[in-house]
Amino acid sequence: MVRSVGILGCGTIGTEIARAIATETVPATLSVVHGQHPDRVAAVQDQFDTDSQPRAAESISDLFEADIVIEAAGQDAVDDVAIDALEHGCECLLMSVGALADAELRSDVLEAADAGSGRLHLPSGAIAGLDAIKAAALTGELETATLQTTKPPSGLEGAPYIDANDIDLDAITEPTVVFEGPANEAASAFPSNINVAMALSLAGIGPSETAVEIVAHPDAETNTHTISATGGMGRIETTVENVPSPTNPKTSYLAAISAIEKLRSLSATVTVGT
Ligand SMILES: NC(=O)C1=CN([C@@H]2O[C@H](COP(=O)(O)OP(=O)(O)OC[C@H]3O[C@@H](n4cnc5c(N)ncnc54)[C@H](OP(=O)(O)O)[C@@H]3O)[C@@H](O)[C@H]2O)C=CC1
Ligand SMILES: O=C([O-])CC(=O)C(=O)O
Repeated sequence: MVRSVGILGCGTIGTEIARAIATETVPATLSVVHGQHPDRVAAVQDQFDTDSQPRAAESISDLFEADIVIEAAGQDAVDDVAIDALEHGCECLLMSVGALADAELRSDVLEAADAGSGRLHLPSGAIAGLDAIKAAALTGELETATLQTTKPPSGLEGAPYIDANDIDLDAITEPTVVFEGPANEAASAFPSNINVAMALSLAGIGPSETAVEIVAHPDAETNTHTISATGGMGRIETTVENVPSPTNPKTSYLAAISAIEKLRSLSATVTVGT
């Protein structure tokens, strides 16, 4: 059955997901989109033939007519969409996983997923290795998990932690650790940069036990994420050197295609990997 999709956020990731639907990379229809700028909404609509263009939603609640609601708008939007979508029985795919660093919101969203007929999907996004992390965590084998993220200084611009600590990104001339701490602090300190830390936490040993280090590297051309984990299963280490998206260098291209693959897998009859 071809299912309908609603997208919240017509930026880099939302537009890429829409393109995957328009080009039939994913067997779904895009029925409705919601964005803040009419021109970005129109750019998403224009990827489709006139007779199959998604409707521009007037409010977030219009998205709940779709079978699957995708948030690609930012952490602030998660509270506005996730619980209501799940309570309407929609499947809900969140890109801004870091919003779940807020323990109360996390508990409410997980409760809504448990209580309703909808399911919650948190894709791997810009990191690799959550298949192994999940397997190790399930059996209680996983003991430590850390994420080291390296981005060009420009990829960290505007992060609340950078501004609050008066870190001058332009003055960085060598690789510099700008943040060290648990994933739940990292997610709100860098809301547009380190959502992946919350995905790692929720697959693994939890947000306060997952250690995060963020490095600003003046010569970096990629957004690099290294997961290191140890436990009774052995040692896991994965590194992804991500190509930044041309339209938003904070966001790695892999994040968008990870969501697209997750969307495809929702209607797949065969799945490969954990
Ligand atoms: N899990 C992962 O691996 C990753 C997750 N992310 C998360 O995904 C989010 C989206 O990434 P990306 O597409 O690159 O970001 P962009 O900034 O390119 O796009 C976000 C879009 O959402 C719009 N928007 C923001 N708030 C709302 C709202 N309340 N209602 C409707 N539209 C809204 C913005 O509009 P406007 O421009 O007008 O503000 C913008 O067009 C990021 O903010 C981040 O939280 C990002 C990268 C990796
Ligand atoms: O795209 C990336 O490299 C990771 C990212 O921005 C995030 O997790 O928010």
